[in-house]
Amino acid sequence: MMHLLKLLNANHISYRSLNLGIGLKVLEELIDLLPLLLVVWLLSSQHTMDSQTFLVIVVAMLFALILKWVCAQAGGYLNFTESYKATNTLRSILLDHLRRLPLNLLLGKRAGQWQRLFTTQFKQFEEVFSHLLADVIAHILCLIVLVIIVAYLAPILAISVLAPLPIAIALYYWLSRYFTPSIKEDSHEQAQTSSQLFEYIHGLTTLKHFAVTDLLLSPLVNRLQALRQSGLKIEKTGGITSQLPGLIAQAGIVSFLLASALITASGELDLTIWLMCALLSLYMMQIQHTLSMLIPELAVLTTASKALFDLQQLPTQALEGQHIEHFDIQVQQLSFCYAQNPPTLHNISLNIPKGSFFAIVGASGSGKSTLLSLLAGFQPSSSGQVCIDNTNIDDIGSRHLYQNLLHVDQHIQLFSGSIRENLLIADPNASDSILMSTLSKVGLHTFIDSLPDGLNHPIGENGLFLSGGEKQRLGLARALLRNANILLLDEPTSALDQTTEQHVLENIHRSYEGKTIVMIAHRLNTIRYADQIVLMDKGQIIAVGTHTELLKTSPDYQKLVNHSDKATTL
Ligand SMILES: Nc1ncnc2c1ncn2[C@@H]1O[C@H](COP(=O)(O)OP(=O)(O)OP(=O)(O)O)[C@@H](O)[C@H]1O
Repeated sequence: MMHLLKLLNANHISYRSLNLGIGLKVLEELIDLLPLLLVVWLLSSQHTMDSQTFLVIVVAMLFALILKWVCAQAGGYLNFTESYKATNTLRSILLDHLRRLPLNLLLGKRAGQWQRLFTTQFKQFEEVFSHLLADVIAHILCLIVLVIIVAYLAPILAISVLAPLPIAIALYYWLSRYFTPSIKEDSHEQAQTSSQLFEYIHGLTTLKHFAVTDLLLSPLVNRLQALRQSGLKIEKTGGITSQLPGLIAQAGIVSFLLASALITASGELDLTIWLMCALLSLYMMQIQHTLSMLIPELAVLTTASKALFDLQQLPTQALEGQHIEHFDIQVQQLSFCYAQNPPTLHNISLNIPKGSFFAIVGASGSGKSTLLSLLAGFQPSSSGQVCIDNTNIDDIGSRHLYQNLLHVDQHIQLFSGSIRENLLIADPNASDSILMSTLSKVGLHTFIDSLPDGLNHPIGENGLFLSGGEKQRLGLARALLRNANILLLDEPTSALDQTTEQHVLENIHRSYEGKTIVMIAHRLNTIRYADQIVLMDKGQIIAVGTHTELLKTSPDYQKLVNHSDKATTL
């Protein structure tokens, strides 16, 4: 509950209307007590029952029924609409928060965990307000009203009926020590299962090609088994946590009878009062039973609030920050480790002047992509810093940063929609003629011309209907349209044939004349004319120079060139 309130307060979500909804729900439950209270009143006043009294009762009951219906409708409406509104507001805030997360935190969770967070756990957050919270509060208040009436009629009987309640509450808290971890375990299992299911479905094509479809199936079946176990555990611990305290609380009726026997023995018990207290106590038992079911359910649903709260506590990159005007990059004694792994980058220092073309080369696994992702500000460094225009990259607001810096890698992310829609991400105002001339720079114009719907052609989820090369060229066309001040390219032409690659890269260099380009390349012929080539090995820079300089001074570079030339000839 603490996290739920913190979440609402931190996001300035008003719960005034929710309170009104809860108030109406309480009124609805209190009206349910009316027949009982009426009987108690009749008994206590020893009113003579005639047809006129019955008529008054009928009218009162009818009025109560109408009031109950109004409260149920208005309360339900307020609770539903307000909880949906609060959930929507929170979802938008957290989605906005998501885009500010550094990439390492974003990728730190698997797809299924994000999916569960934004669907199931949001639904649970919503249900707390739309159903459960109002029910719990209404039942607790009804219980308090009944206790007050019994205490007024016969204080000792009120104490006796409530006597087992502290034991029931203490037991509930003790059992929660087992129940709460099982809720978390089940939630974790559910998220892991969704992630594994995603991976299984996405990987099925590859597995079919290798005729090993059972490879991911058995871990998935094991995961489902674990999910079943955690489901059973939550049922078991949840069942005990709700039933045992509920049962103990209901022993209140036994202590009530015991106290009645003791009082009767001293001859002080009025039968009418006893009858009224017994009626009210029976109703109290029923309420306690309902509460014993609702409270553990509330505990399950409120764990979602903790997950949402934890998401909001993750550190974000500021959207707005310092403005930069010059687009030179300074890397100062930069080191980086992935989680608990040994360092991937060690003590890297590099100056990339504005308007220069730098290439990064090196053996596979030497840390080139990691370095580029740090230059793009996708993850914070472990030590040292990346600066642009002498401003730490973390201090440049991400909006301003990504208006000026573009990172393109070989895995182009496309969205289901048309070619035009995918291109307009880079420049929403680009006209069709600009789009077509950009597409011609990546050699896609003839392909688009051949399509019956041209730029409106749908490309499927993540470019499913396009070839690998077409996807890459569409991604590069977006880069050309964007014309950012700093362009970071991580093997952006790996799926292109050499002629297309040369054509595309020439156009990129022409369009990005005077802009800063840093490019990772395996085919060295694409970077021979770079202003500086940075050679990396095992997370360190081992040589920097032009192609001609490195050929003379770096045996490692010579080796790399020989390998690359052989590969190109082949
Ligand atoms: N997300 C990650 N978590 C943990 N380790 C990673 C992660 N990404 C990369 N690594 C490790 O960091 C090291 C450097 O990887 P990186 O991708 O930067 O190398 P690279 O030089 O770009 O390789 P390639 O030329 O094959 O793309 C590798 O040993 C890799 O296994």
